[in-house]
Amino acid sequence: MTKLSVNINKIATLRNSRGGDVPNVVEFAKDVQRFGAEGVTIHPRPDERHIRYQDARDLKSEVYTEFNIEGNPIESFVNLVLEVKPTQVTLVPDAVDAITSNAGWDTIKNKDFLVDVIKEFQNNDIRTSIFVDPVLEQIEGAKETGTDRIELYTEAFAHQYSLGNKDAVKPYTKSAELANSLGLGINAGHDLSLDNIKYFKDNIPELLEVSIGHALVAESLYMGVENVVQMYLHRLK
Ligand SMILES: CC(=O)[C@@H](O)[C@H](O)COP(=O)(O)O
Ligand SMILES: NCC(=O)COP(=O)(O)O
Repeated sequence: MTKLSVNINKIATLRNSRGGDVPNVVEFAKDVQRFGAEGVTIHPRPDERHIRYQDARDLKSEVYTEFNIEGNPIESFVNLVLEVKPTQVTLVPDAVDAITSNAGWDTIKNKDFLVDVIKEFQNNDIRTSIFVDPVLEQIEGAKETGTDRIELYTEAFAHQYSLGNKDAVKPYTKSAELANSLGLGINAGHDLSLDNIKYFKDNIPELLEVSIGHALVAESLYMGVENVVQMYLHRLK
């Protein structure tokens, strides 16, 4: 079964835009779980442009499904994750000033670094996932890091799918088949949406989790949060 983890970054974006606490990210996280989401994802960036480090602390006691914290493992991020101890940490190699996550790890060049940081989280009973492109040697490199899971970076698929190119899923299918053979768990995320999620899921064997935020929040502006969460869950069955 593929779990839906709702990324609530954009709720924090809206909250921060007026300097107050509306919408409240903790209440939103409680509501999406009540609507059926099987996880909550946050990505506290170094500039705290949306999710703040304090949000991670506040959410810990309220996320009773799976709590996934994503980010570049700089020292402050590592310390926050070790303090909060979420279900899962997803390591993403994005630059401090990146407008959004825009690349997977080079798991070969960064092997030694990733081995150490992954081991530190695992020694604290935090499941690890690393953000990767659907490139077979990168999947093999991910196995060498000792990570529990990979997260397939799906922006390229989503863009090509929107142009009608369904074959764009093929590298992801091949990457998933390799990951399964290596005993790596498979997550996926970035620009997944109601339009593309069922086709993607149907072509990825043993997909364990999708984390979705930007499109889900945008779709919810028109169709309502509870309705959209239910629509994703239906498409992921
Ligand atoms: C890793 C990834 O693709 C997303 O999880 C990321 O959290 C999106 O970040 P923004 O919400 O800052 O665009
Ligand atoms: N890991 C992907 C994620 O959490 C949400 O990405 P997006 O749906 O906001 O593009």
